[in-house]
Amino acid sequence: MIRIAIAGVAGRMGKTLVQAVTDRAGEARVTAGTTLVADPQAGQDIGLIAGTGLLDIKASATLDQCAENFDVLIDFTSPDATLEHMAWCRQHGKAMVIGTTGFTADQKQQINAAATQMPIVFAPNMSAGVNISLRLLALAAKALGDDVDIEIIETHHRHKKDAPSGTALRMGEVIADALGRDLDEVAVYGREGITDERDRKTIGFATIRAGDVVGDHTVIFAGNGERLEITHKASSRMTFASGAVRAAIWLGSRPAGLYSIDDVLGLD
Ligand SMILES: NC(=O)C1=CN([C@@H]2O[C@H](COP(=O)(O)OP(=O)(O)OC[C@H]3O[C@@H](n4cnc5c(N)ncnc54)[C@H](OP(=O)(O)O)[C@@H]3O)[C@@H](O)[C@H]2O)C=CC1
Ligand SMILES: O=C(O)C1=N[C@H](C(=O)O)C[C@H](O)C1
Repeated sequence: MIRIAIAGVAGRMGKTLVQAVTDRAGEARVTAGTTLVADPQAGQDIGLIAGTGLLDIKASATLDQCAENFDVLIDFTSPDATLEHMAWCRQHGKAMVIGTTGFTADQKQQINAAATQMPIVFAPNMSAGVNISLRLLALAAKALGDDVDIEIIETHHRHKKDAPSGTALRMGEVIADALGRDLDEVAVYGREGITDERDRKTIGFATIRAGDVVGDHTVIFAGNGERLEITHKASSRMTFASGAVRAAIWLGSRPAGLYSIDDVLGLD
């Protein structure tokens, strides 16, 4: 039985994660959760916060308060909070599933470094569908090569804080790698004014923030006379949460290392 703590248990993903762990009763159990001290739900029962019914576990203000109670921390909070939690988990011998997005290149490097000393699953999107779509994107990019213009469009709810989404950026990296391009050199983030004709090697990103959209990603490969579009649409946060819980159960007592959802799904 894996004992799971959920960081940011009062957040959109935090609440969904409590439900997702409950759905895997027998393999995993929520045994701790944290909120910020200032959160109106601080100190309340995490089952009541999540709407799953009483769990008899109070939300902690710090990981120190629940240090003895869990094996794996699932973290969907903010980049700064996740890095603090990671430092704590490294010191205390805990594994981590990191779903937070919006990290800088330097922060991602810090995660790589920490994973030499602790087991981490890190993915900007925990859904099986998105991770399978990454394979399709690499295949399409390799096959179509420089004959097509590539654009990535993502749509999310009005509350999302980072742009482009972590998933869109990962899609861009996978496509750039497949084409032997460096994403930092070819990415174009939005266009305005007199932009001149499209540079054929660029990879464009467009971001839409609207309403309660859970998460849509479309990649367009547009050539002369035809256009291929690969789209993934999430209709419930449960797809991300159940992927994260599956990752936490899989991570169990694995050795230190940086793992992906491909590893969890056994795709490599
Ligand atoms: N990998 C994936 O599959 C997915 C990734 N995400 C990513 O997950 C992250 C969270 O998304 P979402 O749930 O929508 O956002 P929310 O803002 O709803 O949730 C984040 C929660 O974390 C809390 N929090 C922030 N800092 C701390 C801390 N130090 N300790 C405890 N709690 C803290 C926030 O509190 P407060 O509101 O008071 O600041 C908030 O309740 C984002 O980066 C998002 O992009 C989202 C969905 C899927
Ligand atoms: O913030 C969200 O909601 C989501 N964030 C992730 C991202 O940035 O890619 C994954 C998902 O699309 C939902």
